Amino acid sequence: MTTRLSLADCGLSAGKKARLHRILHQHGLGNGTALFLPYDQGLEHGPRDFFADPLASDPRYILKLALEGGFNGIALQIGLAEKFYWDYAGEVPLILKLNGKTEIPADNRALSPLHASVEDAVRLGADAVGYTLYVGSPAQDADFAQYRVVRQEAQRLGMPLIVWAYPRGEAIEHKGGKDSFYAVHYAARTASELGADVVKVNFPHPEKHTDVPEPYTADFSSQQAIDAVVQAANRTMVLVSGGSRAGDDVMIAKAEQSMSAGATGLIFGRNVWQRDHDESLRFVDRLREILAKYPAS
Ligand SMILES: O=C(CO)COP(=O)(O)O
Repeated sequence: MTTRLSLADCGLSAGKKARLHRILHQHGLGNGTALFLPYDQGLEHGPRDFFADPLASDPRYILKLALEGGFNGIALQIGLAEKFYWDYAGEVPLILKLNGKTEIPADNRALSPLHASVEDAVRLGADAVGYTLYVGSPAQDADFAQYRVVRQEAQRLGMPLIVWAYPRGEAIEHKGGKDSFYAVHYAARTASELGADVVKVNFPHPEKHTDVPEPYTADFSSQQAIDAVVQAANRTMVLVSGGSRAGDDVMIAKAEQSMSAGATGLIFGRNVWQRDHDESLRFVDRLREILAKYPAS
């Protein structure tokens, strides 16, 4: 088992450290791990994600769920944060997503435009900001340039920066796809190279290795792949994303392997709220049991 990064390991400014301390040690289990509830799917995929449980289309329901489930934070886009966060301000930490896009255009030039600022995050009382970086997209140059401004502003204002590091684009499709070990490993390293404080990755799939560069063609287990992804992020904390709804046993195994690899936490959305309220909380309890086994110092 790998040791988890503690805040002292991450080279953070005082402001960033104070805010991450609030998230990791004053909310959730308070043991330095994190369970986040992401709620930007209404923009990224559209309202189709709420057919499974129509209650989940109401941001008030999701904020209440975040509080009841003892989450370390909730990720919201600016519109919902402005209108709904007020009732929960201070009770559930806010991660303000600064960019985002709909799924409607073909994503062969994926770039997620900015529509909120780090100053908006400060005004709303957020404890972190989120930025989606499309690693490998043909629009990567413009993305990196846009990201640089966010990183500098986050640095200036002492705001932790969480990078949603998503491999995208045709070149990635020809290298095992967006959740191949090659792509996820590279994305984690890219976020770390570009100064993310925390990186959110998809769980890597080593079995997807068609056309990937040489070392990735070998047989790796999923545990070896997630171990390598966490190591690639070095002093950047890692969060592992949930993805579309899957069976509970698959999700629990993913959570266990991620935490055992040294990830700081989990950011699971649809697998939490695409089901009935009590069932959601029961599933969250199982995730919390896993996090409890892997405290950070
Ligand atoms: O972080 C996420 C979306 O922003 C992950 O959400 P899902 O768990 O629904 O894939």
